[in-house]
Amino acid sequence: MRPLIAGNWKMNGLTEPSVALARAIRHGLGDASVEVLLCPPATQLASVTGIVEGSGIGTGGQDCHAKEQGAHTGDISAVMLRDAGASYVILGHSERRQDHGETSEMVAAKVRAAVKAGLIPIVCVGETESERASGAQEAIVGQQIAASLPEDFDGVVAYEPIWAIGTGKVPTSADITRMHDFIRKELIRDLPEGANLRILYGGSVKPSNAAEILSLPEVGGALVGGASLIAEDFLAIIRAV
Ligand SMILES: O=C[C@H](O)COP(=O)(O)O
Repeated sequence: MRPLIAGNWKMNGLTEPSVALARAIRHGLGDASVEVLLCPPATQLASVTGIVEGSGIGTGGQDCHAKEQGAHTGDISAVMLRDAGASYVILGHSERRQDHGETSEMVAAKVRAAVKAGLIPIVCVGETESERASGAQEAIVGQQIAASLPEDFDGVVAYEPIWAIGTGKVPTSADITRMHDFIRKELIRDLPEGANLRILYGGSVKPSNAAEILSLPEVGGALVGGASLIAEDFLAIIRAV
């Protein structure tokens, strides 16, 4: 499987800068040997999808509701994301788990909705700084995987240590490898043969560290936050694969 480099724009992107960023990435990409995904805010999803159409670059949502439709003011369903052109959706990001009280059970319901709508879920897991300091990282990530993913999960998992997100701190290559191995072993026993499992790393991925992180055999790509908002940086990360 090709590595996946996904840009999570988070809550950034008015119309003009979003259009400019998507165009710059499209035009700067060339023949990428990796799969590239842009996850803009929902308000920009349809227009960014239109800009990258035909380029091989995909688009994704940053969250979805577990239901298809109904009286859920302010929410967006997986079907709506699909309708706006998305092929992926990020689920269970720590910013949603922490800021919106999302539990792994809620994430699991969203994963089911996403798959039903034809989207590939990118499910985020990761430990806090104190959980790592106490050596509990595998227990925490193991619990998140067990409760967030269905037994036959065949999508993407993103390992994002919470303490590495937007901080400039990055785990050592040995720690990333150990955790990715652990996640693969947790998942593999329930996966059908030939499953499309990819495990991404996320957390302060930059042009300066991308080559080292992405050269680790266990790492199937990256979920990039801040650096995905600067076209040259995001393109440099893609080229580092
Ligand atoms: O979804 C992306 C991650 O939260 C990483 O964000 P960051 O690259 O700004 O650390």
